[in-house]
Order: sequence, then structure tokens, then C-alpha cells
Amino acid sequence: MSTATRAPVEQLLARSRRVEHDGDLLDLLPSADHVCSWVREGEGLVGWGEVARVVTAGPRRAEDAQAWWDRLCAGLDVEDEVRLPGSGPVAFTSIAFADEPGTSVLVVPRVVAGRRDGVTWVTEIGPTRTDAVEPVGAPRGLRYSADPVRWRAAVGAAVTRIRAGELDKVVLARDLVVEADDAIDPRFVLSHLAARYPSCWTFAVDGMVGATPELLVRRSGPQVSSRVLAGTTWPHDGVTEAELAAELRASTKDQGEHRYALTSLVAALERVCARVEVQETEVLQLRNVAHLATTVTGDLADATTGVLTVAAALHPTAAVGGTPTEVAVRVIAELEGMDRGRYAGPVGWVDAHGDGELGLALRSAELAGATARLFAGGGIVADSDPDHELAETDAKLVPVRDALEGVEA
Ligand SMILES: C=C(O[C@@H]1C=C(C(=O)O)C=C[C@H]1O)C(=O)O
Repeated sequence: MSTATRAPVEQLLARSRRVEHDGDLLDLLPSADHVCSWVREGEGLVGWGEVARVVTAGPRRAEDAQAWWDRLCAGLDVEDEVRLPGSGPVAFTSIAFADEPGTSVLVVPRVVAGRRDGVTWVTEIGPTRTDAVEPVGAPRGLRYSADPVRWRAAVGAAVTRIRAGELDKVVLARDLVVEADDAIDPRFVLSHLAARYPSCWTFAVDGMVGATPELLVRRSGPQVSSRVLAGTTWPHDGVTEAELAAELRASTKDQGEHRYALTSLVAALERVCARVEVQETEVLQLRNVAHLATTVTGDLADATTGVLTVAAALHPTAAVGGTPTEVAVRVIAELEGMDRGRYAGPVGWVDAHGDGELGLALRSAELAGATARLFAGGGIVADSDPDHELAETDAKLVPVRDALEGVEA
């Protein structure tokens, strides 16, 4: 099922030209409206304005978005003097976690500013316009509400079902609703996330914002790569980073969680790739948590498969779903008691060649007016402890919480 809610009627021209700008890409966003972002280590893409969008739902939500975008690109005139990945027409997309409920969106911004290897450019679709610049405001009067007691019980129920042999692993998530006095400016959240989590991808699409460390798929021609995360610890009792990494490597529970996630990713990649290569598992250190991380690369069997279609084949891995996938997705719906919406779904950008980068919308929140709904989850296996899992989700909520609070240190 797919509904085009806004499609251009006239013949459109997309123009990319180099610009002299060495400031922060996020500082180019003129207002809080239609903010799009995919920024890491100061490079990437930001977008604003909107020339077209499609809203999709159901089991083919990502493929439908890809097909709609391909059709739109086929009718575009393009002048691209930059010719780098991400120049020329691009769209930003955020796909729902589940087949249902939830809606997915693909947005074509009117203006995109990009930077890669120190080269900065601007792509405009349609006639050039001057945007009114509005100052960025901090959220005020933040109030929090969550139900950790109910979630703890859900984790206990999941452990019972895993021990009974119904499934091996399930990722359970919870939300934290934050109310502010006025509409929350996504630019405020994004600039704090990017400053404190520079190695993560700071993303925004249609109100879904966050800084994710997990790359579901990057497509560059026939080559794809992915970085799967599972198995988590966080700073405690003054342990050093090296000690934390050693703890994680030595934890059979975390290694087990990681193996389920990696196995599911590799099996899914093997269905769409002619060659798959698994790199060595590493420890990824962030300021709030550390994860076991494995990069997997592959060559697409069919080089015409667009990045969103590849994502559809991979999602959900057992990093955000579980093992076996179908059982885990059903258990998530039964035990979580909430609609994940676009949390833990693919998020990122696509270009006119089917290339792009899609992360998983983790360490994220859905912004709607003065409300932010934050999400965090963790992998549950046979020997998981509900209190420990609750503490893990608290650690994963830190990035967006701190960003809303404007924590600088
Ligand atoms: C589900 C989340 O994170 C995922 C689960 C992890 C785990 O269980 O160890 C680690 C990284 C992510 O793949 C989240 O951040 O909400």
C-alpha cells in the first residue's frame, strides 16, 4: 500500500554546484521546518524545504518508496557539476520498524547541502528561493514520563518464553515521553547530538531525529556494506575504556547476542549478494555505551537493486528484531505494548543511482510539536536480567536526553 501525498506536477530541474563554506553543515538549516539530516564527522547531507514526498506502509513499504523515487528521478532534469556520492538529486527516508502498524516516509527536500572529502556543495530542485532564517531555540520546561516497571515485567516474560524454547533472542524496547513548553526545534537536538557523538550518524527525517552508531546498509554501485551492533556495556565504577572493552569481549552473554545479530545479517546479505565478507568483530566505544560491532561487505548479485530494496531484504536483523525473526517480531508486538513507529527502522538517504546510506533509527526520538518520544531497547536472551536490561536502556536514552537538556560537557 502506498500513497503519494505530494508529487510535483511540473518538469523539475535539480542543480548541484560547489560552494565555499567550511562551517558546520547543520548551521545551514534555516528554520525548524522540514529538517533533514545525515551527518557524521562534519560530513554528509542536510536538507530543507520539500518538493515531494511519499508515505508508504505494509510489508513492501521500503520497495514502494524506492520505486516511487526511481520514477520521480526518471522524470528529473539534472545538472550536476559536483559528481560525488550524494550530489545530484537525493531524498531522505525513514521506514517504519514493522509491517504494521506504522507509516514510512520519503522526502525530497527543495535544498540539500552536502560535504564529502572537504568539498561542499548545494543541490536545489526547482527555482532558487531565499529562505527566511529563524534562530535556534532551546526546549524549555521539560517533563518526563515512562513506565519502567511494566517494561521490566515484559523482559521477565520474554526470558521465560526464551527458556521455554519458543525463541532464542528478542529485542525489547521502551519509550520515554518528554513534554516541553513549546515546539521543540530539531536543529537544537541535532547540533548537540553531532557535537557529542561525532562518530555516529546524526539523522533527521520528518520529525524522527537521533544519532545512530548502526549502519544497516551503504550502497555504492554494486558494493554494499553494513555494520551490525549487538552486545552492550556502559561506563561504571570508574573502569577504563580498555577494561570496558575487555569485559565486553569476555562476556559470553554479549557474544551470544552478537552472534544472533551477525548470523541474521549475513544470511540476509547472502540472499542478495554474490559475495559476502565478514570482518573481525571489534568494540565500538561511544561516550554512553560500548558495543560489539562487525562490518560485513558484499557485492550485489543484481547491480540494479536500489539501497532501499536492499534494506528491505535485511530488515529486521536480530540486532533490533530477534531470532527466529518471525517469532521475535510477533513477541515484540505482544510484549512491548507500544507502536515502535519508525524507531529501529531504516533511516538515511538515497540518490538517483540507487546508492545511499541507511542506518537504523536508534538513540532516537520522534518529535511532534512540543512532545518528544524517545526510544531505547536491548537484546534479551536466556540469561538476561531485567534490572540490567533496564539500566542498558537508560544508558541508551542518554544521547537524546542530554541533547534535549542542552548538556554541553
Ligand atoms: C535496540 C537498540 O540497540 C541495539 C541493540 C543492542 C544490544 O542489544 O546490545 C546494541 C545495539 C543496537 O543494535 C537501541 O539502541 O535502542
